Amino acid sequence: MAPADTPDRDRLIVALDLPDIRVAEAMVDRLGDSVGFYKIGYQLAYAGGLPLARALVGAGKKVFVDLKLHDIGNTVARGVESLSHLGASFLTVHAYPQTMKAAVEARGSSKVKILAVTVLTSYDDRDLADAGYRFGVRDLVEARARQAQAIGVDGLVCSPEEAAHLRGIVGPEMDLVTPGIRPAGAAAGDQKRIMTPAKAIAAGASYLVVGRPVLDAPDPKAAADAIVAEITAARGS
Ligand SMILES: O=c1ccn([C@@H]2O[C@H](COP(=O)(O)O)[C@@H](O)[C@H]2O)c(=O)[nH]1
Repeated sequence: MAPADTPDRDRLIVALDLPDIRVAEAMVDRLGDSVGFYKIGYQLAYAGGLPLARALVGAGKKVFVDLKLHDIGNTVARGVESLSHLGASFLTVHAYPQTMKAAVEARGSSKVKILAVTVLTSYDDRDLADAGYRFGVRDLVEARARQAQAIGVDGLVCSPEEAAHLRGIVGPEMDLVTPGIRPAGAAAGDQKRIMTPAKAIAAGASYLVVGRPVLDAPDPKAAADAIVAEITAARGS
């Protein structure tokens, strides 16, 4: 669970889905004190962006390494060991039992929290059927959340649409980290299970992950400030 004294600013995680470190650093400079938590995913990590994780941690920011690991257990474990030296707060794996067990064991005493990605927020029931699953989104998210909790995973990545239901299942301890956040009027893009920041927090999300609605805004700092203001209003703080 996010500590109760987590500043609202640190409940917004801005996805640095940008082409290289230079562009990402410029965005971090532009966002300044408005943002305290950043996510590094495929685009930046595969463009040599992982060292930026250390730099951001050194500068007092929190970092979420979103590499969604999924491989044989030994490879996942070795990957988690390597990534745990970055100083990140969160690291993702896909919510498959072998993968989650390997990651939790390999994390050891490092401070990085392992988050299990339940069902990608760009998927709906039809996408799951196309991929060969016999469960719809709600049932698969629930089954994976139960498995993740039993294995000792620290938190879940889910859509805010599932947050209230999952809170009732996993209780208050696990972090619920929700992408699929769209301020009112923002384009959904490829996201299928979306909610506004205020509704996501009211539903029980611990952290909101936002990429394009901030990165593509004419004024990214103002967009981030508006999301944090929604978080504050929804939390009544
Ligand atoms: O289920 C998931 C898991 C991860 N993501 C990541 O979050 C951001 C969302 O970006 P937007 O531009 O706000 O859509 C992105 O980095 C995804 O890789 C997700 O969307 N859904």
